[in-house]
Amino acid sequence: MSDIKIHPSVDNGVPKGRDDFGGGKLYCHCSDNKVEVTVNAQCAHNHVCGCTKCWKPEGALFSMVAVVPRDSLSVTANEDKLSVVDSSAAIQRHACRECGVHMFGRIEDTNHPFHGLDFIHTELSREDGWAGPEFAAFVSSIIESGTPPENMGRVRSRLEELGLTPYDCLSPPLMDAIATHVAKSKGVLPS
Ligand SMILES: N[C@@H](CCC(=O)N[C@@H](CS)C(=O)NCC(=O)O)C(=O)O
Ligand SMILES: [Zn+2]
Ligand SMILES: [Zn+2]
Repeated sequence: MSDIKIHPSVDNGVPKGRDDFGGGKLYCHCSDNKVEVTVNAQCAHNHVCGCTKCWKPEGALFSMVAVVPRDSLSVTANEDKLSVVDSSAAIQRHACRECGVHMFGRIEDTNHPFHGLDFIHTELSREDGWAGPEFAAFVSSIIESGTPPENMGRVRSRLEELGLTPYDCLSPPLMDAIATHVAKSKGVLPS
């Protein structure tokens, strides 16, 4: 087993998820009065993210983050414990003030390419069946959290070994989707 800890949900093998899975509940890490979020949909575009903004469990180099339709997600318990981590960020990350776990991320800017999608961490659910991560995003950004640059070769090799192709932004299909949205909003492509 590799000594590089990418994320506890992938270090022993990347989960595949189930096609018939329709969502579940997410819980924060508090021992009582947990924040509960209910999601009535399977997730999409699950991936590991190395950026400094996404919530990572203790000891992990990467976050694991996926999207669900915004209208499939609701806070069903202890919503009063949530607050937005950085209100100037495109993704408003709603975190539990007591345990620090990010329960969901929401984009309020209606012109943003990913408006309508909420970001979730499926490891906060007791259910299995969530679609597993497909790639690794913002890999170089782990240096910004203190990973020595000389370790990056080994990190990228481990990601390849797990089948999580490393990219330094998002995956090419998602980067293409963002660029298409920009081109359509500028009128250089038909909408
Ligand atoms: N290198 C930066 C990258 C941050 C970044 O751009 N994160 C991506 C992936 S989550 C993003 O879309 N951020 C938007 C946001 O945080 O609102 C960092 O690590 O802080
Ligand atoms: Zn909590
Ligand atoms: Zn991120």
